[in-house]
Amino acid sequence: MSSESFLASARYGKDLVRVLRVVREGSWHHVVEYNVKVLLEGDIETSYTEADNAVVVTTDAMKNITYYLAKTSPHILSPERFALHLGTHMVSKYAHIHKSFVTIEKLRWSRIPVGADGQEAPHPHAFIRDGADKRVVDVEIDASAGKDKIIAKVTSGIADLLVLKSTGSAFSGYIRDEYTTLVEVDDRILSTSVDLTYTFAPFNIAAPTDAKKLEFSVPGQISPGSVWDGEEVAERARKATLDIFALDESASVQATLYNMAQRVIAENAGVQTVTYKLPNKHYIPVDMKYIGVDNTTPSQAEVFVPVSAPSGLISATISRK
Ligand SMILES: O=c1[nH]c(=O)c2[nH]c(=O)[nH]c2[nH]1
Repeated sequence: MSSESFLASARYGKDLVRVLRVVREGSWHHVVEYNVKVLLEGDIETSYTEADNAVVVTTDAMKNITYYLAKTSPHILSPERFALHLGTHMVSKYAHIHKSFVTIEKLRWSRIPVGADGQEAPHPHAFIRDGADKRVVDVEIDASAGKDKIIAKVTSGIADLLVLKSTGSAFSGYIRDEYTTLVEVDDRILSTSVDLTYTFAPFNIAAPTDAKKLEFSVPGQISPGSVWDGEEVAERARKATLDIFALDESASVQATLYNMAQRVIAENAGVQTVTYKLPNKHYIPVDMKYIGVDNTTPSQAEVFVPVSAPSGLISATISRK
């Protein structure tokens, strides 16, 4: 064996645990569909360096725990609180596990509006996938200072929110040099697939007091109705993103991104930082000059080629002062 190398870090677990949970309130049902990832860190080095499986909580068990808590946790309908429950359960159940990392993607299932036009009401148990965007929650549970001194970090956000506007976007005034071929425009198509994450301040959290009873105290910061309420923050952040995208007279993706992030910070007291990653998905007007047709003057551009690659990629993190 080489003495030139050492195990610098190790983390393992289960990815893509897919689960749909139904919660019945009489005939009024709630459904959530999650893709769950659970990763663990702790005194697990020897499983790598000495082939010692005695320290290994199987990834199969992690999957089973995910399903068990999906059945028993009172927090299942909130991805933030369910991730906190799962993560704290892992570090309190296993003495040698000091950190857990839970990522949950929540897929959209909205109630189908039924009834006569203008008098639709949400159906009690029929749902529609009304968007490909996902709510994404990342929870980091750190019990390395002790099982009674657990610190939680929560990051939430949105992925794959695809939007396009056919005007209200310009791009000019940029560096012009020997490499610049881009033509300045006062009107263009703007399209992006929004990747948004926002962080909450770290907080202390109590582990489930008895793993069998699955008791778990929801910290005030993320409980329903508080300024930290994950569901409400997510809805406001999605609305702010869509509003600003539609309404902003965009001077660039950078400037529009900044406007979006400022609004998310302003509307959500619990949010500390906001990060957007915005691909600039290009649509190029087809040049029809060869046949005597103007399709390239911005006001005349009507036929565009969607360009799948390359795209721009504009990102930034905006922090609360
Ligand atoms: O909004 C934009 N920002 C850029 O940095 C950029 N660069 C580019 O070629 N087009 C655009 N558009």
